[in-house]
Amino acid sequence: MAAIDSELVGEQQVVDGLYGRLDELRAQSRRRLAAVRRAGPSGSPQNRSERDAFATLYEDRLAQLESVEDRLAFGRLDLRDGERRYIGRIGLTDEEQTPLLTDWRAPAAQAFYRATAAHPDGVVRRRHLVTSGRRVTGLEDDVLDLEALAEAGVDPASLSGVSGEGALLAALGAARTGRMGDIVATIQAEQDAVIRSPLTGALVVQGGPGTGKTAVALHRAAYLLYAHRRLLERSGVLMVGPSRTFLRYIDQVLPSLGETGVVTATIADLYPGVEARGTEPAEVARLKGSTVMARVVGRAVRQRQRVPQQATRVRVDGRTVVVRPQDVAAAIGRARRQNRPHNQARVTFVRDMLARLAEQYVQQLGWEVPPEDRAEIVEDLRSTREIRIALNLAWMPLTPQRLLTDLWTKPYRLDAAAPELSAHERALLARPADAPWTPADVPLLDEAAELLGEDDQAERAQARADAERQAAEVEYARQVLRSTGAGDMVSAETLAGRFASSGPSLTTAERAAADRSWTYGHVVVDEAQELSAMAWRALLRRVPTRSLTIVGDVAQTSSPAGTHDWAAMLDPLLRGTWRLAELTVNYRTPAVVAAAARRVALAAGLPVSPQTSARDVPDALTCERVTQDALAAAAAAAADRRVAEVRDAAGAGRVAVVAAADRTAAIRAELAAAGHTVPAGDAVDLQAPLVVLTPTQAKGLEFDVVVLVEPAQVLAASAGDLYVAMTRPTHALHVVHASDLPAGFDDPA
Ligand SMILES: Nc1ncnc2c1ncn2[C@@H]1O[C@H](COP(=O)(O)OP(=O)(O)OP(=O)(O)O)[C@@H](O)[C@H]1O
Repeated sequence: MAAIDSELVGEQQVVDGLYGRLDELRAQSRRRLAAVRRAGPSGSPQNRSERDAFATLYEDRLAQLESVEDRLAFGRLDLRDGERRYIGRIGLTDEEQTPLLTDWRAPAAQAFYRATAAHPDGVVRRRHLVTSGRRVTGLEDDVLDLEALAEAGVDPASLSGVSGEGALLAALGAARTGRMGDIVATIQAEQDAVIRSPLTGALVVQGGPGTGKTAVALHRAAYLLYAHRRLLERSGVLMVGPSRTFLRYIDQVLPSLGETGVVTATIADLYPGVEARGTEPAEVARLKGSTVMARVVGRAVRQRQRVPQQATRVRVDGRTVVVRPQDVAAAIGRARRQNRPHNQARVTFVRDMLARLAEQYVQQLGWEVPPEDRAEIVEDLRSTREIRIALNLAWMPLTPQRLLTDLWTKPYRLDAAAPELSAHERALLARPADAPWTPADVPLLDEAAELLGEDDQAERAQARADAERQAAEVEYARQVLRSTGAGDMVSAETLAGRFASSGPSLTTAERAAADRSWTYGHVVVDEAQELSAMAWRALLRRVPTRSLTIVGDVAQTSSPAGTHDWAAMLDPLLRGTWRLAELTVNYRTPAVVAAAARRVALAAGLPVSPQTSARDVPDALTCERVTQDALAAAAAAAADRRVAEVRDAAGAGRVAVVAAADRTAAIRAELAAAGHTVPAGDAVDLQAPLVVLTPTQAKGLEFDVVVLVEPAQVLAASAGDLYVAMTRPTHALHVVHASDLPAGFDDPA
């Protein structure tokens, strides 16, 4: 006992030292920031932008140092050669650059997650430090090499616990707060292998509910940013999630790992400037998500390049020029052979046609026309209204929005563009001109944007000028870094990026999010089973290197355009270049609930992944049968009781009622009558102790207790939805039902 106490005291001293160093670094950044700010707004524009850049740099560094307060250090490795290595959220060194704390992502920390007694990897003992605030409250040791430990003269009485299980179980059993937390102190070996998998290529991570796919995806993003900082800081990392609510749920994880530069988005947000807030029936979304739409959009574009049936005669300055079908056909042919997007190829088409018309005009003059006069004639023809109309009819400049609106609102256009769809399917796609865009429209807009392109001549000239200026600025930033010694904090390119913007300085993330054609260095997709084939096409355009982390569970698919089979979806897109990893341990759901969910999913024919549960909780599954009329009231009453049960003194503890969409209003009304404030609409407040959700809204989230209403009805809409709903709780699933429970619910044993 005494030995353990003295170990605790020893660790407390180390931890105090680490926090002391952290405080020093914070104070240093604050002083530098204050000094830069004191310099005031005077000076040349160059001086000003340099000051702004440094201010942003110190602000970022300070924010990073502030964000790692909680569990700064959480582990220690005792190595065979006698070295003791502390593992933490970030790396720290003292003033002489001697390492004090090793970043969890560094190669030197890997053994903390991977070493086992069978493969100790030079580790004699692994120690988990349990902390509360800055106080060390507990220790747990894994002895990996008993002999070496004895040789090193370690007193066995100083060993506490037998493995790291306590830290993991404490993390798993903690009340939920409505925000996802990091798992950096307890990453398990199979998860670590995924997190540190190489950057290149597409990695698909399949795993049942609660196996840590989201956690692993986020930690992998942080790891890749650490291991490939120079590359990824400039090109950016995109994280795609299923809903804005989900993105809010995870938005504190990366900052707590010291990373703020990741762009997060849903597929519906991918097209800058379009807010896809409309809804539509599942079968319409399914149709819009299928690959046939790529052909339809492609054809729709080509059909806006059209040879007129008749010639158009136009009078210009007393002469007549004729827009002849055969000339248009020839000009279209030449422009198409360039294989450029529609709006860019149109420039060629128009130039060609104007040259032909100018030739007709010159012929009628009957004298030699010098080249500069010919150019003037071309400009005259270009600005003649009838000619503009005739050329537009043959080759219309188009925006993606215009093209798609025409397809959805003009049946003759859709009929022509989509002969492979049935009349019923084409009717499904029709909508009024003022209907809002839906999430399934976004990949189609993106497809159209790709085929249409922009008339980008001015933009390209600007880009050339920008590139030259950027090169000069990077050189300047290098000089600045050399003279200030800040090179360990930032690369010259990043600093130059900050110097360059004269307005409010934009980070890579902000620039990337605003630019449709931005290509990212890496893309992480969560709940990837929900993406349609068209959504994948849009996403892959943003990552030409195909460096992707794709996580999901093909048994949890609820989108009708999503997939139940990775190979079927990804082979055509990634041509067999993707690799698969599986996660097999469920860290969320109590074993008895997980087993029931699994039986129901199997009975419904879902491709369920095998998994074991990390823990069980007594009385985790309750089923309550009531009459149809009493469903809403019974669900509300159960939720009311459960909220009181799970709420802890610190305000943690979350309950969700999950029910089909047509029931949520009645349940909310019952809860309101019982005095709960339950916001309606799509804006789910994850901070609230009690929320009412549809299964789709619950996707990816977790709660202490889930009250599931009428599972048979949820199943009838989608088996994947029921599987999702049943696997959200960390403590208990309380089922309220009037109809019979779906097959597999009751344990046959
Ligand atoms: N190694 C770990 N240590 C502590 N907690 C963990 C660990 N792995 C996973 N968890 C916890 O388990 C829960 C489930 O993780 P996560 O949400 O990432 O699972 P998932 O596979 O994405 O689930 P789903 O498919 O159901 O959305 C989270 O609370 C997460 O923090």
